[in-house]
Amino acid sequence: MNENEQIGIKEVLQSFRHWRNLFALIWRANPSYLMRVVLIYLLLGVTPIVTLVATKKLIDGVIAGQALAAMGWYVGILVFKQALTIAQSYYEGLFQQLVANAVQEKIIEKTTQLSLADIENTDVQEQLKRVQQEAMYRPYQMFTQMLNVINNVVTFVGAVVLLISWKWWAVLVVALTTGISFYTSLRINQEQFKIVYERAAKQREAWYYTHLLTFDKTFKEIRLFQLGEFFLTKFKAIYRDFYIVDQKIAKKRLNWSAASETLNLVALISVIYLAVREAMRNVFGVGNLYSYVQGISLTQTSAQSVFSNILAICQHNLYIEQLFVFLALPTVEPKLLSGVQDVERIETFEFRDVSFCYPGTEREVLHNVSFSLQRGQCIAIVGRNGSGKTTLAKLITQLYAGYDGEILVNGESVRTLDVEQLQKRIGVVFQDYVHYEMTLRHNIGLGNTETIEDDEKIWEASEKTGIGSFVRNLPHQLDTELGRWVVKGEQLSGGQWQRIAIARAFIRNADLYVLDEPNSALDPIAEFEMFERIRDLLRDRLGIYIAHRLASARFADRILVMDGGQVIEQGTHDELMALDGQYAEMYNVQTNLYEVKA
Ligand SMILES: Nc1ncnc2c1ncn2[C@@H]1O[C@H](COP(=O)(O)OP(=O)(O)OP(=O)(O)O)[C@@H](O)[C@H]1O
Repeated sequence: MNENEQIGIKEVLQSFRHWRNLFALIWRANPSYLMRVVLIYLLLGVTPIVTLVATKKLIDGVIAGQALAAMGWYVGILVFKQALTIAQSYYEGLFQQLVANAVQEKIIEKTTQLSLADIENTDVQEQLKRVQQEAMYRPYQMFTQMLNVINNVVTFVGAVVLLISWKWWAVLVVALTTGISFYTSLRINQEQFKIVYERAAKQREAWYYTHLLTFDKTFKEIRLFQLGEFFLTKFKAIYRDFYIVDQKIAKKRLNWSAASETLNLVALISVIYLAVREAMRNVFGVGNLYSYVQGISLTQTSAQSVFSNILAICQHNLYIEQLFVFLALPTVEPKLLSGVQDVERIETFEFRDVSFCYPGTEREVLHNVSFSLQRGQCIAIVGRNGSGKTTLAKLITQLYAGYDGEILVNGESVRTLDVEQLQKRIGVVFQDYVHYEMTLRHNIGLGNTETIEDDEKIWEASEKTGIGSFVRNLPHQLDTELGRWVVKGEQLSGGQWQRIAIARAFIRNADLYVLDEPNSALDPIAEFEMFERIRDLLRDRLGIYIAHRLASARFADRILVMDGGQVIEQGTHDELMALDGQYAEMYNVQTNLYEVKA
């Protein structure tokens, strides 16, 4: 919805445009429950009119002295209605849960199919946040609102049929006044939709303050800098502003609904007065008087209900729209985007004049980058902050497409290769590696799910990466739960998590390894040991190692120095020192720094 968009009849009708998608989603949750719920709603739609007729018969029966037979009908209908209500609460409770689960699954499934570019896109993040917040209940509510419309139309038609034999224009008067109140509600809702929509950014801001104030990772700094009050004040200000606007709208709604309800009431009382007068003149009996009075009120309440449910559907539509727009985002099917050629084993890897801009941006963060390596070789990439090292790692691991130039594996362009197969041959430790709040077995085993239950392999990976004795000392060894989310989870230090991430990369048994500062959290002894082991592990493989501490780049066969997205120097440590360029400058600064510190 944009700023000038109006919520009119057209938009009301458009609210139904997602009916098919919504129905398909709900149908898949459980077709049998769906049909039961629809049937119950339809039957509940008929019950008011059937009850009305039975009550009329009861009154007529009492007057005619044959109350018992009429009573039988009346009781039968009461029992039927009660049984329907019980069945409704049973099936709706379960079905609602199934639909919420199905929607959640769809959202998660969709998220896993998005590209990294989408996930890093703030618009997509915004959409995701909105659908996650609303997804649990909106689709089912919209569905029941639709059923309520049908249910009330059934009641309305029944009441109209009953009344038409008496006075057709009475029906018209009641329906017309209800229509007027619907229109006024529509105008107010139009304003409210706009407010809700424009609130998204402020709501996100409020959500962020909540996150800062309640998240364990931010707690230390917030407490120490005494920022709690500061953020809380900002949070409160947002909701205070929301409340002021809400209050204005609520007052407006109150005034308009008081006026339209008065109109409705006048129409209702006038028609009822007419019926009472005719009954007093013996135009019809008490039974008929009852059915007409009830019929008029049913016509009005069911028409009101139809309208209010349509309004609610419009409101839900705002969110449902977001859900289906999100679900319709282009899916990254690596197999469809990439080639089909299998990659059995990586022997050589090459970047040839690769340039890259992040999606939605114009600035080249990599410019004509070229390098190559073959099995048994390891290159180190160094450079200042923001020079493009991590971007390079993301391109090497095929997390982005859309670059210029060529990336070649065994001399073949990766565009012709099956990307999923290729990624299986790559092991990676990112700077922001994941702490899986699960058992240690999983934390290592997730590197290769095929052997996740194979303890021997997991022990082997632990030993090879030097964390064997650490694992043996844990209370439940491989079964030790790690992290804060799990009950009695073992708390680890940053360095311990990092060593586990390295073990996870190496259990993969890949050909090409990309290690983005795998030593950032390690103490000097652990770092030294880890390098010995990494060197060993990479002996017959291809290694790309991103380093900030230049001393650790020395073990590489070749060092690439990046600056402003370009490779500005290339060579061994000795060659680069002899060149006396940026590498030599950075190396000297770092060495001097440590010497001064020492
Ligand atoms: N997702 C992104 N979208 C747009 N621009 C990005 C994104 N990620 C990084 N950049 C930009 O790309 C440039 C290179 O960033 P990159 O993270 O590759 O640098 P780096 O050399 O790894 O830095 P550091 O040493 O600080 O880790 C930076 O200017 C950064 O602003």
